This record gives sequence, C-alpha cells and structure tokens, in this order.
Amino acid sequence: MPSDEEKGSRFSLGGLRWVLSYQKPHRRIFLPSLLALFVTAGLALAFPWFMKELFGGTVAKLREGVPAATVIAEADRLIFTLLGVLAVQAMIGFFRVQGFIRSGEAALNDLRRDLFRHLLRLPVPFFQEHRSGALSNRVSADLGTVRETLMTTLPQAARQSVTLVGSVVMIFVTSWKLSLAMLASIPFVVLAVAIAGRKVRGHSKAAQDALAESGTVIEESVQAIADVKAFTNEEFEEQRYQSSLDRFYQVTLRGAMARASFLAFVIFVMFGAIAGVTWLGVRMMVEGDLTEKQFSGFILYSVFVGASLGAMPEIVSQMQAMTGATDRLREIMGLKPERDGRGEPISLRGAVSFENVHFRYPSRPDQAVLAGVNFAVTPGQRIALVGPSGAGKSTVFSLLLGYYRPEQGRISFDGCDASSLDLQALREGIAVVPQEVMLFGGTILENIEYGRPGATRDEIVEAAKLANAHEFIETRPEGYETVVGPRGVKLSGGQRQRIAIARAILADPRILLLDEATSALDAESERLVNEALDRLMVGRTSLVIAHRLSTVRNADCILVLHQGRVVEQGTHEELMSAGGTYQVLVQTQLG
Ligand SMILES: Nc1ncnc2c1ncn2[C@@H]1O[C@H](COP(=O)(O)OP(=O)(O)OP(=O)(O)O)[C@@H](O)[C@H]1O
Repeated sequence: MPSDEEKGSRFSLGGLRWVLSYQKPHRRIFLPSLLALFVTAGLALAFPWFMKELFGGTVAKLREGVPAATVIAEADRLIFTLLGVLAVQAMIGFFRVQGFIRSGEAALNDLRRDLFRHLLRLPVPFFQEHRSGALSNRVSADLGTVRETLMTTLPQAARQSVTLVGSVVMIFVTSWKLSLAMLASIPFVVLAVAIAGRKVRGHSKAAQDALAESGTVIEESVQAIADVKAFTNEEFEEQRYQSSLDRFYQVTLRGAMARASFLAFVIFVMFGAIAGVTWLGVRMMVEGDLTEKQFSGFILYSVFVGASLGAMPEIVSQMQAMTGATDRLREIMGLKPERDGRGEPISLRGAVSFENVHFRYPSRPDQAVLAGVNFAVTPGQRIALVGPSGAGKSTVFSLLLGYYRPEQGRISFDGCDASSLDLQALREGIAVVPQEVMLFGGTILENIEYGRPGATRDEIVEAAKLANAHEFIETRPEGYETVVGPRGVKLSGGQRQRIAIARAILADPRILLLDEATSALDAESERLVNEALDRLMVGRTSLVIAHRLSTVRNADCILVLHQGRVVEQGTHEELMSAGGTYQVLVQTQLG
C-alpha cells in the first residue's frame, strides 16, 4: 500500500472516477441532486443582485428625485421577489441535501460491502503481512476520507465553482476596470497563501509526528508498568517523556514562526488589496465612471469571489487526501482473491496424503518449516500429530486447509492433487476445533449455527447434546439465547471447546482437524470434552495435534514431527518400544 506520506501530495481523477462509479446504481437520485446543486448555487448569486438593487438602487433613485413612495413600493417588490427566490432555493436545497445523503450513503455502503467481501476472499498470507489492527484502522480511515469527500467536498467544490465563475462574470459586467484591478492582485495573494500554507502544513505534520512519538513513550510505560515499577524506573521514564515533549515544543515553535508570518502577511496583503480596490472604486465613483449601485454590487460579488477562493485550498487538500485513500482501497480491491472458482468440485471421502511436502512461510523464506513430510491417512483413521514446539504441526493444518500451497511435493485428498480442487468445497469437507476457541458476539445458538449457517434449531440443539454442551447451556437463564463473545457472558475453556465441538458436529465434515488445548481442564470437564470428541470423531478422518497421553493412546497412528520432518510413526506401543523421540516426548511433554 502507498505510505501515509504519499497521501495528500497529489490528486488524480482515477480515484474520483472509481468513487463516482458507485453512484451509478443510484443515479436516479444522484443526478437530479447534482442538477439541484447547480441550480441552488446559481440562485445564490441572485442574493447579491437583489441586495445591490435594494441599497445602491434606492439611494440612486432618491438622488434622481423619484418620489419616496415609489422608491418604497419598488423596494417592497424587490423584497417579495427575493423572498420568493429564497423560498425556491430553500426548497430545492432541502431535496438536494436529502438526495445527496441518500445516494451518497447508499453508494458508500455498496463500496464498504464490496471491500469487505473482497477482503474476506484474500489469501491468508495477505493478513499475515498486514497487522490486523493496522489494516482495519487504515481501511476505516480511508473509507472515512472517501465519505467526507463524497458527502461534503464534492458538493462544496461544485457549488464554489459555480459561485466563483458566476461572481467573476458579475463583477466584470459591473465594472471591468475595477475587476481587472482586483484580479491583478489575486495571483500574488494566492501564490503567497499557497507557499505559506505548504510551510505551515509541513510544520504541523512534523509537530504531529513529534507528539505521536511522545505518545509512544506513555504507551510503552503503561504497557510495561510492572517492569517500570520493579526496576524503579519512574524517573527514567519521566525523563524520556520530558525530552520527547521538549522536541515537540521546539517543532511547534518553528511552526509558530511560519504560522505567525503567514497570518501577518495575509492581514497586510489581503486586506491591503481590498483597501486598494475600494480606493480605486471610490475614485471612479467620484469621477462618474461608476454608480453607487454598481459599486455596492461589485463589493457584494467580490465577497463571494473571496469566499469561494478561500474555500479552494481546503477542497484541493481534501481531494488529495481522497486520492491517497482511494489508491490504497483500489490496491486492496485489485489484489487477487485466493479462490478463482476454477477448481474441480469434490465430495471428500476422507483420505489424505502428504508426499514429500516442503514449505516455507512467505514472510520467512530462509526457514524451511516443512522439509519433506510424508504420510498417508485412510478414511476414518485417527491420527495424532506430536512433536516439540515449532516442529510444524500447525503448519500441516494450514496446508490442509489450503491457506498456503506447498513449495514442493504434493498434498492430496482421495488421490486428487489439492491444488486442482475447489477450495470452498474442500474447506466445506473439513472442520477445525482450534485450541483457543473464538466466539463471535451473539447468542450461543448463533455461535453453534456458525458450523452450518441455516441449520434448524432442532439440529443445533441435537448437536449441542452430542457435544455435551446442552446441559450447561440449559442452566443459563436465557438458555440458547445467552449472549456470549466479546461483550457477552464469559464461558469457561471447556465450555467453549464444547461449543466448538457442537459447531463441528453441525458442519458434519469428512475430515476433522483438532488442536487439543494445552491448558489443563478439570477432570469432569475433560471427561465431558473427551466424550464429545469421541462422538465427533466416529466415522471421520481425524488429525489431532495431541497434548494428552489419552489422545495418543487412542490414535490409530501417531506421527512424530521434528524439525519439519516425520521422524517416527506408528502406534503408541510400537513407538514406545522403539525408544526414540516419541518416548522422550511422552516423558517430558504429554501429560
Ligand atoms: N505465519 C508464519 N510466518 C512465519 N513463520 C511462521 C508462521 N507460523 C509459524 N511459523 C514458524 O514455523 C515453524 C513451525 O510452526 P508451527 O506453528 O507449525 O509449529 P507447531 O509444531 O504447531 O508448534 P506449537 O506446538 O508451538 O504450536 C515455527 O518455527 C514458527 O516460528
């Protein structure tokens, strides 16, 4: 992804076109709203015209000797017409704002949905490369920028452009001489504002970075507060914070210099230019080149020109920010999803084999995690994987699930090469009971249903019964409707495992991947979990990363992994009598 620094440095039309393409399905609301925007922006230009007629026009008429009653009647007529124009403008404005919000938010929801749908389908290595917190924060921030642009900046840009062009035309119509004088001063002001603005922005970014750095000191100290206290390093941390605050202060002082000069300059040059133009206008009036009405019209339209020019830097910088945001989002959308739908459909029977499988993680190409793994499992067999930490047991599971492809060798299901199979069908035939069960925010019922979305309540309850979960669920006052997960009721480790088992029972897979929990359960809980697992494993091929002696004893075959290779395989008795790595493992690790 492009870095943050690149954000805000340029503007391209590609991103805008991409965002606007999401407006297409909503064009029946969007286009009329856009039209309404131009109409209201145009109508807004009528306001200074009426004001000029009211002020300048009345004064001039009185001077020309028109009777007061006629002038007042004329003023009444003008006011009522103006009120009419304002009412029309307000009404169109009402529908425009509503229309923009309706079409804009609907388009944004489509974009959010597409992005999430695409993210879900990206290959696992993508998520390993990007820290999940950073990725979701980045995507949310970018979507926020796109929203801000679509809902505020774009309408603003359209409106200000109409105002600017319209007002410039009006001041030229009023007095081209005075307009030329005014416009001649604009390039200087704009150039100066642009240069000074860039300097100020540069300083404020440096200040933000310096402040963020001091924030890191707080974060680190708070996170490791126990260590800070144990080493009595409070003063050291205080010093560290103080010096980062000092750095921040120095940076802000430099920024203050730029900001103060900028402001002083703006006050002098901008208001000086206004004063100069007014002086010229007054002279022209005295010399009879300009009427009061024209002069007041000129001033009012000049205010509009100034206001829309003043809004431009903000619009431009927001457009640049949007370019950065859309570039990153489009880059994600451009990444290839893991499944391209070309694989052969399959209905698994449960045979699995690894033939000389070699594998390295893309993020650590120097480490051979699997270095020629061979094994074969027949349908319905129970296989236990054992081995020291880091031997590659979880990696075997990741490869079976198709998260990664082997670098060399072949993984097959029922004799078919895994790389030619349809990933979705393959994963549908496999269920995982992980070591740490993640529950989603929602009810117990929904959490079990996750195994097979659309299952009936009866099927879910039946699965919970087989998983020995029904009883504890029923003891809760809200039963299956108990809310669990991040903000709900906490469940014990054993209970969470039984929920995961119920999920797997509901999924009814041919192949089961089970990562046995290392943390000890109490005897009763372990009995309930084991009983549930036994029921789950009947008639299915199961591969278990085993941490308990009872599991390996019951396995049809034990694979001992060591440094990415299967170094021993056989039953518990066979391997014990062989007296190799397995025997050592049993004595040291398997409890
Ligand atoms: N996503 C990853 N990126 C890079 N290296 C990884 C990744 N996951 C695991 N590894 C490395 O691969 C090796 C095997 O890891 P794996 O998790 O398969 O071992 P394990 O046998 O399951 O260990 P444990 O019993 O401790 O869970 C380890 O050295 C680990 O550091």
